[in-house]
Amino acid sequence: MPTKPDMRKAAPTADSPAAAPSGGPGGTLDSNRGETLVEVTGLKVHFPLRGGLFQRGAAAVKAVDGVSFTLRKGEVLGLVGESGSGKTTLGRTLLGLNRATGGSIRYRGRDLATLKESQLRPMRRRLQMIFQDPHASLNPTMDIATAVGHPLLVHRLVTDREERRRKVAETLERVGLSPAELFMDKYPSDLSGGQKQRAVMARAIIAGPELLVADEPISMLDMSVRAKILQLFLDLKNDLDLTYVYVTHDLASAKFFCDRIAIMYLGRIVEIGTTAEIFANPRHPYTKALLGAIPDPEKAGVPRNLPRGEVPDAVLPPLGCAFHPRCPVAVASCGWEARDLGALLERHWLVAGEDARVAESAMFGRPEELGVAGPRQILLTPAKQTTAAQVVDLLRRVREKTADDPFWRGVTECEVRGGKVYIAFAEASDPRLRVVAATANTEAPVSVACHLVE
Ligand SMILES: Nc1ncnc2c1ncn2[C@@H]1O[C@H](COP(=O)(O)OP(=O)(O)OP(=O)(O)O)[C@@H](O)[C@H]1O
Repeated sequence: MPTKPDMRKAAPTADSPAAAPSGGPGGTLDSNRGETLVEVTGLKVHFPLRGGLFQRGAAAVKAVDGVSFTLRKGEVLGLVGESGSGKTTLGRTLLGLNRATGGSIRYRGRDLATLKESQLRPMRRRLQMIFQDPHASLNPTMDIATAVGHPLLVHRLVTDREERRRKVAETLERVGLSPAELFMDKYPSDLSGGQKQRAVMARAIIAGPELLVADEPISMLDMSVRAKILQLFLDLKNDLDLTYVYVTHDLASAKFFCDRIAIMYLGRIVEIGTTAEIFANPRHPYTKALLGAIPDPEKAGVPRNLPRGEVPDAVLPPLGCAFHPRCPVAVASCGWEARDLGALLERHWLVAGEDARVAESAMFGRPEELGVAGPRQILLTPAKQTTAAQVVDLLRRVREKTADDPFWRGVTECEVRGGKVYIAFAEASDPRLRVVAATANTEAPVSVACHLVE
């Protein structure tokens, strides 16, 4: 986000008498206090893995894994997180574009998670999605008037071509493609990226939606038009009484656009609260890491505070808190397990060098034992020419060199037992999202899933 969007509020119009006073940047959080549009409870979306090179039985990608939140009418809720955190899948599932594996999505008294496609179809007019790539969203062989007017035909909202063209023209004007006559007969390839996204927005609003999920809607646009498109979204929200879910990995744009932000990690919400609270007082270590990684144009070249490592595999998420392997402040109960020891040794060998890696890794008779997930006690097999005491001694030396690594907080025992290396880990628990008591905004309290936040 190069510039802060102009946050002028659109004037109230005949069809939106309640254009609202300021709440967050979206401007409506306070004005719609208590009015719930969507209630999501325990939502899961798992994609089964079938066959392939590595047979994994009944394994599944846990793209969304037990998510609960309330979406208030008129608000902009941001879903923020790194790639693979489940933002897109959650956004799509809210609109019935992905099927839920479990949980519920209450919208206007119905559970979208259980409706059949035929029951969802008439509701789609009210539930729209804006995708990242406006070019791919528009059929290159369809002129703009036909593309934008298509939902009117699908939902039988007009009786003749003239009425359709008139509505399309009105809508194009509304999204800033003005004069509309200049754009009606053009094709997507005639339009700039920003104009294409305006046309996509026109198609999304023409049938009178209530909820829009916008998935990275500005990330493929030129920097110069991003703020203008977000401002258009806000103006339309106020004019048409819309509610948005904004999917992004870009906290800077979320800061300007969203009333509330949900920080997602590996299929779960780890923190949710008003945009002001999330930025002023981030509580979850992952939120802090993401905020620390926002590029500062004034400090080019200064290394960003990114969490170490990558987002783990959503097929077999880490035990306990899924963020613990990357967390700089993790504690004993965060879920340490054998594969964390494997990762620690890899980090140690990166520093110690190739000779140390070759010599020390050869001391483990079954390296696969360092990749195991789950058990609280493990037995490691020493290699043939190595004794268990030598491996324990190696681990003691590694521990001295990596004493600050949170991993060691989770190791309660490391000793020789029956010719093997016995390691016990602290009891693990999975931190659940819970309300943090002391926040200024009692209407939209902050909730955090972290053992360190009581
Ligand atoms: N149709 C699918 N089949 C199998 N796995 C999927 C499918 N869609 C998404 N996934 C997986 O689900 C997880 C979450 O993906 P998702 O796209 O929702 O994350 P995201 O946070 O939106 O990431 P990005 O920012 O890269 O879009 C990923 O591991 C992804 O590979």
